[in-house]
Amino acid sequence: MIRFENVTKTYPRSTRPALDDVSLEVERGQFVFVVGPSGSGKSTMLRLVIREEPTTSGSVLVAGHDLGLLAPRKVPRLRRQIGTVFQDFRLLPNKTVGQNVAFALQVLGKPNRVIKHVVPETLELVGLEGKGRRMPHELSGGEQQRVAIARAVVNKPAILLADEPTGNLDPVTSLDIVRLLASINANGTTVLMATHDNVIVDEFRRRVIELADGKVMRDEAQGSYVPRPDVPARPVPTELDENDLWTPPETWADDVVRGED
Ligand SMILES: Nc1ncnc2c1ncn2[C@@H]1O[C@H](COP(=O)(O)OP(=O)(O)OP(=O)(O)O)[C@@H](O)[C@H]1O
Repeated sequence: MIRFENVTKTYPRSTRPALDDVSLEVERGQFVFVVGPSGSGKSTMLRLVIREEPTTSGSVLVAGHDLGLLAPRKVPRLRRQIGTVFQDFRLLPNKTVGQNVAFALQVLGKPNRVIKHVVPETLELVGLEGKGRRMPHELSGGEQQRVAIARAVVNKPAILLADEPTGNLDPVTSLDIVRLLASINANGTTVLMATHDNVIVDEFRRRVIELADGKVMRDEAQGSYVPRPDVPARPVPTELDENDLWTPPETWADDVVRGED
């Protein structure tokens, strides 16, 4: 689903690369924690997947398509298949919860009759049924993050990128939010989550990719936040067992290439 081939990213006016010769593959349906110290390249990795930034060298492939070769007019179609969630929620403060989620569909030109059904369904999925008319400031931090997640998944993306989604939340709310992400993942969406939250990573025991100075230091299935010699982690299998794969919500590889023009 996502493949990095010898990817180096050096930002303009920067002397050292933010990502340095990174090669890895994330299979469809996986849930991956990306960990590492501040400045190790976690957000950069997510930005490259959505082609917010170009690579300096190497290739990022999403569903088999090299993002470096994707025509600019096809980038919006790529992004439609990728939901994003951030630490600071990024809700529209002057719109209700329902309007925030609906907006994500309106910009895609979805008809109102579809929006009317899908928005309440999605709010229910994230545990916010009945709260569609509230304003964001009338919600707790955890509820605001649920709105952001609803907005990110309302179009049933194949991939969900979460950059420190629990960074502003207390430990209990953080666990709830990651449980929600895990349930979205169980329905077929591939999830990449950058995090500093050791409790969460140790609780969920999913694949862990650890970065340091832009390099992959560790890549383990069912890993922990820091290497734990007392708990042997399985190395990431090169070929996944069929049981590890979920059915994707939709196939979209051809869509990305063809576009709707
Ligand atoms: N737009 C930019 N221009 C120049 N340098 C940047 C830019 N964005 C990030 N960097 C640099 O790239 C490196 C990696 O940054 P990145 O934000 O990917 O790290 P991170 O692991 O996500 O950090 P944090 O945990 O603090 O969010 C850092 O040295 C950072 O200063």
